[in-house]
Amino acid sequence: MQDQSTPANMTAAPVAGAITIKNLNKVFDTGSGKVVALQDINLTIDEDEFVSVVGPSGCGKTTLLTILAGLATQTSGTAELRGAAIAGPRRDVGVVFQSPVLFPWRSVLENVLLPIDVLRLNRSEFVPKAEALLAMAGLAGFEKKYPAQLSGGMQQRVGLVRALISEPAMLLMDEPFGALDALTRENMNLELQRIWMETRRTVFFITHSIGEAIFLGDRVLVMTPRPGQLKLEIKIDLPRPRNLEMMASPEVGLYMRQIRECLSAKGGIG
Ligand SMILES: Nc1ncnc2c1ncn2[C@@H]1O[C@H](COP(=O)(O)OP(=O)(O)OP(=O)(O)O)[C@@H](O)[C@H]1O
Repeated sequence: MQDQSTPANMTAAPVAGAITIKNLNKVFDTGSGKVVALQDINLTIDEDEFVSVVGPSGCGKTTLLTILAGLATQTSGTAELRGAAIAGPRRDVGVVFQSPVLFPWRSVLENVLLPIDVLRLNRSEFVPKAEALLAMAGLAGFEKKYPAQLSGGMQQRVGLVRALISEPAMLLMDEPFGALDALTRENMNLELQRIWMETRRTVFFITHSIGEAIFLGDRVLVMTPRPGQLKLEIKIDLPRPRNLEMMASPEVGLYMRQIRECLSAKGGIG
């Protein structure tokens, strides 16, 4: 992988909580032949680091996320979380997809408590925490509402709170704001940054928006078209909290250009 920022964390021994991926490959066997989705992925993500991932459509971003989520297995190589091989879905990994997939018949609070019910934990212990998280996400007073009574952005925030309820060490997000309009998306970026700064955890964030990747990430990874490889990483050296005005700065302009050039070298972003 080309490294334009020489971050020390690429060579340092993995710290507790880090994601460590070594020589990872994923090949799908389809009726019409083999599809190499991921090729020789090597990556270390530090504890509490926010890593954004961009790449052309079909380059294997979601495949990598599902492996990290324990929902799929790699063909070869290793993927570890806190030094342990990822062997299946884990309580300490929260996943947020593009659609929040809320149950329409459950209230906001009950949707947030869903993982607690699935894990058969004591619901009453988690109600205050759910309420506090909802308040932090700007949803105080909406606990008893139903998904249909919320805007798209609010529903996505409920999905985020639901992913946070079981206190995951790692949050995996697959284009979580892709279905939102531009203004709501900007607001969600600000919200997510605020929530992340308050709750600090490792985040693996897939997006098709270069600006969103830079705005949120400590680091942006750029993948090649399929077979997906990590082609470039850029450490985003902007102070936090970041604001939307910073997105017009020369530094951001440079990051944008580097990422665009990398993507356009082999077909554009999906
Ligand atoms: N279950 C599967 N069986 C066969 N091929 C698959 C399967 N899942 C994904 N693929 C293929 O693997 C490649 C990577 O897919 P993936 O969904 O990970 O890409 P992506 O980068 O997330 O794309 P997008 O940005 O469009 O969401 C694609 O060519 C896809 O067709």
